[in-house]
Amino acid sequence: MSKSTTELRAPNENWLQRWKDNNIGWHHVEFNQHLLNYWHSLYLPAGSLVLAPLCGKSRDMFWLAEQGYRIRGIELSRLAISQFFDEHNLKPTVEQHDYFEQWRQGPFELLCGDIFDLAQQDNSDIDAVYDRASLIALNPQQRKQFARLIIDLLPGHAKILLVTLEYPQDEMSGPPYSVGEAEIRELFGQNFTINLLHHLDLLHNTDRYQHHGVSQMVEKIYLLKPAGNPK
Ligand SMILES: C[S@@+](CC[C@H](N)C(=O)[O-])C[C@H]1O[C@@H](n2cnc3c(N)ncnc32)[C@H](O)[C@@H]1O
Repeated sequence: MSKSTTELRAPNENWLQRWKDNNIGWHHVEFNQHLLNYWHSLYLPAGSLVLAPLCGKSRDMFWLAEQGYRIRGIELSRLAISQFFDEHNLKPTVEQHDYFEQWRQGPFELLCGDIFDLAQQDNSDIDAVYDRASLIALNPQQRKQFARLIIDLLPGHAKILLVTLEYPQDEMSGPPYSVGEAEIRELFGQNFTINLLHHLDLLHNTDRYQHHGVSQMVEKIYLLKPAGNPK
């Protein structure tokens, strides 16, 4: 493995350890309110396939399935995936493929492995991406690689609903990282039109970041629509 690859993959161990320690403060039992409020702006027909990168055991996948969508989730931690199926009383089949272990049941296909190996398989069937706490979970170098991967693998019609956080990065170390609008435009702007749908001041409207010592914490929800430019 080259040095740069080693550096890129080092954070994986930390995530796996967080799952072992059940240190998963990002996981919410409630469905994400922004998903409920804004998913309709994608105008995605039921039956479409939604990619949930870095999916954890997000309950939002269950909500999407309830709306009639099929889900392809990618997650490093086998523990997270098995907990997702257990907690919804689902009995998946598990098959080992080249790069991923594939857990399937009904509308759910959860791939256990590294998102950066996703380029190794065909993903031309994806219709949309739901990114909550995925881009912002990655360090700056990984974010560039992640954006390139998503741009390359999505078919021309696919849209993205993206939930980010913005805060003064010097006041807290990530993850979650602060990812501002300028960076979103830099990462995706050539291939997508970027619409800010909503922003929410989390410090004054929730008690989630009161004790992190940050002076600002804003959640932003974007809709990314294909711009039709060549990749
Ligand atoms: C902050 S959590 C967010 C999970 C989920 N999106 C949610 O909203 O609950 C990030 C997740 O990404 C997973 N992860 C981190 N790096 C990954 C990678 N390179 N490939 C696949 N999964 C990864 C972690 O194990 C963790 O479950």
